Amino acid sequence: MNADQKPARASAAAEPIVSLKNIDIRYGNFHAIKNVSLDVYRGEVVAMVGPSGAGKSTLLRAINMLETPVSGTLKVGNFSFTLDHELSQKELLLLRRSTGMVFQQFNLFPHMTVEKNISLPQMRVLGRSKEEADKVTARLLERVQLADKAKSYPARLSGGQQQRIAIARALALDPQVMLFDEPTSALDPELGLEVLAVMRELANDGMTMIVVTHEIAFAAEVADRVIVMADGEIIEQGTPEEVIRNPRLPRTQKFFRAILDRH
Ligand SMILES: Nc1ncnc2c1ncn2[C@@H]1O[C@H](COP(=O)(O)OP(=O)(O)OP(=O)(O)O)[C@@H](O)[C@H]1O
Repeated sequence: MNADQKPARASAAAEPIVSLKNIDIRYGNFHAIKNVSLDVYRGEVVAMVGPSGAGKSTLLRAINMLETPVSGTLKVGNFSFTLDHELSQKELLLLRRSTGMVFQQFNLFPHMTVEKNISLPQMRVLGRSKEEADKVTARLLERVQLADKAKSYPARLSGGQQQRIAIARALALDPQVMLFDEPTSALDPELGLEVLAVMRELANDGMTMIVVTHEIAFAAEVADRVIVMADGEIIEQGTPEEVIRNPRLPRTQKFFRAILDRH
């Protein structure tokens, strides 16, 4: 990617837009996330990689409280929560409005047209009129190059198209940060490329993005920072150059070598 296409990365002195402090998640006796802290800055693209079961999805889902951390503090945009109490519905709504989530399985509403899938949440969550919402939807469908599918139902679309609609739906709520949980894992490689192209464009437009991915090429080309997780902890992080090309820890070296050997 052409480095000068991307807005300058926020300096370390700037306020993080997402800040996790001492996040701890347990499932019974199993310690899934161990006291993890992470700051993400406006316009930054962070790729989270690591072996299966490392806790990547769990940590990502903690950012919008789809997973409930046992303890820690969480800040997204202007909202800051100390997780020593159950969040109220109002707090959860504020948090979820600030984060756009894209899942591995696209989770579109099957009984609604593409247009309605994107417009309805805007009307329900943001209180936009149908006219306003449809205008935003039309703009976003252009952006993901699916304007001709507005009246189609999800089942008539390819997986790659459905995932691009899911991205448009998340963007429609004007999130401060986009969270992607292995967005191409359920897709054939060529359909995955369509989705990665849309994500690359979003990154170039300056969207703050946290992406759990097995697509090391995407992490290498698009991410500003690569985070390696293992056993519920961040074990190494840095630029793609540092982490992917010159990993410090033997464990990280082994992880990337295994991936490179597969290709
Ligand atoms: N609801 C749950 N109940 C019990 N254990 C869970 C639950 N959710 C996740 N885990 C466990 O927490 C660990 C981390 O899971 P997670 O899905 O975050 O890993 P991951 O790094 O995203 O893996 P993958 O790359 O395979 O998706 C795993 O051992 C998983 O089995």
